Amino acid sequence: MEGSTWSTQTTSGGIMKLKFTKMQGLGNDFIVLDGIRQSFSLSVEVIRQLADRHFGIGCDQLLLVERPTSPEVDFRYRIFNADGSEVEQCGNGARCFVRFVHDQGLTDKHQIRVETARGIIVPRLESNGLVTVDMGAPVFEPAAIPFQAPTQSLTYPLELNGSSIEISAVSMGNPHAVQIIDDLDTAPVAQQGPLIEHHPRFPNRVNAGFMQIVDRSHIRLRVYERGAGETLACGTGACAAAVSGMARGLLDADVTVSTRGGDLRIRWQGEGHPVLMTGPAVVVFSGEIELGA
Ligand SMILES: N[C@H](CCC[C@H](N)C(=O)O)C(=O)O
Repeated sequence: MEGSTWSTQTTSGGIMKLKFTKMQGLGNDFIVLDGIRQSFSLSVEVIRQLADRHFGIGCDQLLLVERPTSPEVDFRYRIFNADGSEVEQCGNGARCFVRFVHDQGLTDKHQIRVETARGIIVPRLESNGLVTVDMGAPVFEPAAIPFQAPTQSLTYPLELNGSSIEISAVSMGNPHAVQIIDDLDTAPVAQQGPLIEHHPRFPNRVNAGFMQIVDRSHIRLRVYERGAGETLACGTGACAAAVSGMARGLLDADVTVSTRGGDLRIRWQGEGHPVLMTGPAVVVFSGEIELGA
């Protein structure tokens, strides 16, 4: 694992003990690990074992809390999908991150600056118990997503199994391909999701969003996530879907995104402005797990 190297904290029998907190944001669920006050070694295999819903704790993503690498930020935030892949951003996880570090006494701030693989985000605990995150500005430049396209466009044809679908491509730090669907309940998420995730025009793979526009301030969304499959909610996916609809003139600047796990509020003032995402962050339970070293 590049970046932090942790000494392995094992008992005499080579067993690694790991304290964790299980959290969820609209049913998108996480194992949160304090990498500041405990030291441990992680590998792709260990992450997959922890994420396994039968042999491990179970999660869509594993979130790591680390010391910041510069004085301008409060924490470093690393994210791993259930398949063990490290990724750039996780929106539902960002809300859980700030709840965790505050509840654990790692900070007494209600608003923190958090460094991720793709820039700084700013989560804030609201007085109403929800969390708002400044997710930074979306990126539509194909090369930065990355997405192979001759020029930048609001939409692109994407060849899929002999037919063609229309997508928007946008990065929230992580890559998203969003298509508009007439009826989300019959959307071919299971069939198309894996094909889009592994499409060769997305060299780093991609999260596949399926968006139904209810009206100019309300969409319904399902996301087949890169490295995790369909989740009950995807925070960066909600940001990506909303801003792609706003950029196309189909949505207003303040949108409710209804996911299978519940609602998010997404606000965006347009090009160059950050996306604001508001939603819940819930602790499910805490525990300790013993892993063979
Ligand atoms: N599967 C995503 C990471 C988690 C994003 C999602 N859980 C969120 O809330 O944004 C990816 O590979 O880019």
